[in-house]
Amino acid sequence: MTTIELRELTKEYGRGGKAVRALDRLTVSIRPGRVTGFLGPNGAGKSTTMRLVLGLDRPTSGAALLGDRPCTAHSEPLRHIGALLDAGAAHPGRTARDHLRVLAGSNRIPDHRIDEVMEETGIAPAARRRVRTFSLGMRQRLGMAAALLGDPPVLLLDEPSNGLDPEGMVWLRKLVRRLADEGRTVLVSSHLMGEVARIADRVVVLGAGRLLADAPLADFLHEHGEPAEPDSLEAAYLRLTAGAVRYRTKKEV
Ligand SMILES: Nc1ncnc2c1ncn2[C@@H]1O[C@H](COP(=O)(O)OP(=O)(O)OP(=O)(O)O)[C@@H](O)[C@H]1O
Repeated sequence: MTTIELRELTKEYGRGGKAVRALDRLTVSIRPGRVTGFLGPNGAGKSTTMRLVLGLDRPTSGAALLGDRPCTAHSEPLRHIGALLDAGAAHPGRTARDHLRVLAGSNRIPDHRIDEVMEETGIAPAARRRVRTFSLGMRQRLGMAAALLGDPPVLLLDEPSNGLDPEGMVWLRKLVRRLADEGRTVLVSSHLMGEVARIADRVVVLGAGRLLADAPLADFLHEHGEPAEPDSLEAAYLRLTAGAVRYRTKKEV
């Protein structure tokens, strides 16, 4: 199975005085066989990290590797990494099945996988409907289906519970657990601390592009938790990130 290796990963957007350093020498390994919760305030750099791992963007310096190679070195990337980044990513005029068929075709994934992932994500009854008619939760499920299509050893899930109903949340928790138990590397970004506390074995926390913590969940709670709320991931997280929040109202300060 495959480890995600981030080495001194740095990303700047823009140039000169207006450059934004979204990631600042981020070094961390995300290992197989566990669910890693990827946390950080708005603008901390979580999505940027995922985009760099996927090769959708180039780092300013440093490296993001799958095992020992960048994602872009793989000719059929969906067999190596699956990602749920943006629920709006599917073409609205395509049917769900056609969306998956196009992805499968370009990665030499056999057609039977299309039916399997539609069953697994619960969207089989909507296979022939156009994506534009999908609710947000259905789009999320379709995004998960696309991520699972190539049976990849690595999964990057950006806010996967967005729009899911309570039944969907339970389904997602079980799915994420199973994927990790099968030995896959599962990185899940979320602002829902209650959900992360339920599914994550480990947490990686970013603040303003820098690594603030990388620890098993229990150790993180032990080290950063509030004495009055020792089991609260939210309390521990807020305490750790208080100095790294870039966007807040004056009243929140
Ligand atoms: N294409 C871009 N051009 C310019 N700046 C960008 C671009 N993408 C991201 N940024 C900036 O990089 C920083 C990190 O953004 P990123 O989206 O990675 O954060 P995030 O942790 O995913 O935030 P959120 O929790 O709000 O999704 C932010 O300051 C953001 O404004």
